Amino acid sequence: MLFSFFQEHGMQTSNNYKYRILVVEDDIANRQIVAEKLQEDYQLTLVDNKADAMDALLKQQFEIVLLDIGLPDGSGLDICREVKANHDVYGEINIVFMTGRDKPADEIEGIRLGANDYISKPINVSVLKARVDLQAQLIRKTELLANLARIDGLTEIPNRRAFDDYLEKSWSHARRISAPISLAMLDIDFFKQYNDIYGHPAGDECLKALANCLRNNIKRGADHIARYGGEEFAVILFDCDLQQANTILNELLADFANLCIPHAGSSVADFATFSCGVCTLFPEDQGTQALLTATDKLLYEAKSEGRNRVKGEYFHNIERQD
Ligand SMILES: Nc1nc2c(ncn2[C@@H]2O[C@H](COP(=O)(O)OP(=O)(O)OP(=O)(O)O)[C@@H](O)[C@H]2O)c(=O)[nH]1
Repeated sequence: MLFSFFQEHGMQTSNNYKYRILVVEDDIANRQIVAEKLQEDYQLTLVDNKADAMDALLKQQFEIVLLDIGLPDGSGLDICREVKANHDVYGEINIVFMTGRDKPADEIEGIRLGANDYISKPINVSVLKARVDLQAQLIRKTELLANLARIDGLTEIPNRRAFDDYLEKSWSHARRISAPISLAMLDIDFFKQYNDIYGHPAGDECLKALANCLRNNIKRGADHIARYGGEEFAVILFDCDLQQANTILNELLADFANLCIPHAGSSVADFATFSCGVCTLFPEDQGTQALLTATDKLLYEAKSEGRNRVKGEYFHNIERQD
């Protein structure tokens, strides 16, 4: 289940994914034997100097760099220093030095700069392959843990931590291309009474049912769903105006109602329902917090106006009312 979720969201947890390796080596014979040994299991980019290596690192994403130290136009140590000091630019990259400098002091310097491994020349390609495979395994495990930290354990949809990240990224993207985003907050109605009547495990099942509805209804790659906390869920609809958002969320409301989950403690229906606030805006200088506050206000209004409904508004209209 979780693996299919990761795949749906483009996360690289699959064992079939071939990691991208940048090989920086000026000796043509070494480059060739490394390429021959690794090309079946990895996506390789080969360069023979520092300038091309820096260019490739800026333009493409790599998971591993195999790095010679003595390059015609500079030192591999400088490349390592630059990459490790600027994760935001280059991403998380595992660096393996493969070099003729085999004195302990050289190795210590490489490791201190943040290198993940250090292989001395002459290269034994089988040892090199085993060590690169080990790096790949470590990266896979780290990715799996990072992905798990972003998933809600009960519903197996993204959690609040993932949501905060999605919202910032969606906001910046929408701002760049002048597109609207709609943020929705959903909250199950009279959920305290539901737990009191049917018990906490049944409450958990009800939360899972709503999460499934969200998974089935919100499928566009640029949209995001999350369990925001407790019985509250959030949806980010990217490049989506208020009318479209209202349509999508009312369909979701109907789909959840169609599950007919009995709710004797609700005074608005015989079955479980939710209330939803949705706010649409073209991101400018307002900031994501203002959008969250406005959406929360709409959710509160949906509750106070009778629950089991979607209450939507453009952000600028809410600002005017305040
Ligand atoms: N079963 C279960 N219940 C939870 C979970 N997280 C939060 N809750 C419950 O959700 C309920 C939320 O209750 P309230 O905030 O009073 O809201 P409500 O009863 O839904 O009332 P309205 O929102 O006004 O319709 C609380 O009783 C929490 O215990 C969970 O993971 N599982």
